[in-house]
Order: sequence, then structure tokens, then C-alpha cells
Amino acid sequence: MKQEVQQLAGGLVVSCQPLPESPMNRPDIVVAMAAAAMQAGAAGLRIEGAEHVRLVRQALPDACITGIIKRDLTDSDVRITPFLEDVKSLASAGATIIAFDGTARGRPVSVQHLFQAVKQAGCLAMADCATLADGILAWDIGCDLVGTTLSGYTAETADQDMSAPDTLLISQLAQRGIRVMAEGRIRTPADAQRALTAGAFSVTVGSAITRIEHVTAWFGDALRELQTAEGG
Ligand SMILES: CC(=O)N[C@H](C=O)[C@@H](O)[C@H](O)[C@H](O)COP(=O)(O)O
Repeated sequence: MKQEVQQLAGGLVVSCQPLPESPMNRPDIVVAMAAAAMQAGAAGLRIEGAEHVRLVRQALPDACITGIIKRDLTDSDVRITPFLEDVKSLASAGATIIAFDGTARGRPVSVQHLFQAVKQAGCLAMADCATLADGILAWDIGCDLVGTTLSGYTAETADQDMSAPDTLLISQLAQRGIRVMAEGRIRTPADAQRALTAGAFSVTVGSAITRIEHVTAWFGDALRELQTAEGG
């Protein structure tokens, strides 16, 4: 196994992706969040945008950085690293791992071609998948990591419980010997432990660590629910 992947074994990847409209969506804040996460013992980082990857790489030369580029396309629901040029710009910005959409949805560039481009660029490949079939396909073509990132975010997986991680998908992939990055709706340290117990190789957490808006809403909603229950 490549050393960069080994570095993530059993560890935490912190996704530092402020919401687009957030006051936290500033390059210096992304770099500060990444540095704080590494200082606190994160095994790696997930960073959106080539410029953010470049700045984080500059600040943290040894960090294992998973780079992605998100785009809102008019003709496809695929958002994460849809183009070959995205792969190139993430690689030249210093990404260690490049993650791309690994779902079966209509797309401008096939999963196979994205994978090849990542390898040509000398990076590790991670497929952000939604289903077991997506994950098996990505692993069979040679991806280094299969993420459960998109479970619940595609039409095919629309029945997924969006208040919890997809532990079933994690275990189904892991049982097939696939190196799984558990990602998506992991909100507590206990969730992260459950993901590893289910067979995940590593765990990525975003919102629960780096999105103040989401965490505030979770707490605020819980308090309001309690007030409503008591009041009613
Ligand atoms: C579905 C999608 O576009 N996921 C994105 C992928 O990079 C991010 O918005 C998520 O924050 C990330 O996957 C981590 O997940 P969570 O924030 O639930 O810990």
C-alpha cells in the first residue's frame, strides 16, 4: 500500500469546506482550519478548490490532502471534480489524493477516464460513491479509496436516512475487501468509531468540525424541539 494511503489508516480526515455563502468562506480561514485540524492530530484533510489546495499545501507541506473541485453543471448532477482539467489543476496545486464523483449518473467524463487522469498526474484516486455497485466498479478499475460520500445525495439513494451515516454501505463495501473512506453525516466521535468498526479504513468528517452553520442548526433545532414538546 502506498505510504500516503497508509498514513490515513484508522485515522481522521477533516474536510475544510466552508459553505459557499458563509462568512467563513475565505482562503485564510480554510488554511487556518486545516492547520488547526493537523495540529490536533488529523491524519489528513479534504479541501475544495485548486487555490485552496495550493494555499493549504504551502502552509502544510507534509499533509495528506484530498483535493476536489465542485462545479454546478447545467447538464449533469455530477458536482465533484467532473472534468479532466480539474484533475490537472488539483494535481499541480499539490493534492495527494484526488477525489471525483464515482456514481453511475450521466456525466461529462467517465469514472474510468477521471481515474486514468489522476494516475497520470501521479496522485492517488478516490471515488466518491453512492452505492455498493458504484464502489465495486471504482475499486475494480483501481481506485485507491472508495468513499461513501454520495450516499443519500443521488436519486438512486434518495431513500437514505439523512440523519445518520450509511453504515450499511460502509460494511458492504468493506466486506468485499474494498478500502473504504467513510464519509457523509458522521457527526460524533461515536459515529466515527462505528464507521471503523463497520470496516472503514479511514473516516472523513466535514460539517461536524468545520461548518458552524450546520452545528449551530443542529443544536438550535434540538433546543426548539424540546421547547415545542414541553410547550405542547
Ligand atoms: C454530498 C457532498 O457534496 N459532500 C461534500 C463532499 O466533499 C461535502 O459537502 C461534505 O461536507 C463532505 O463530504 C463531508 O461530509 P459531512 O459534511 O456530512 O461530514
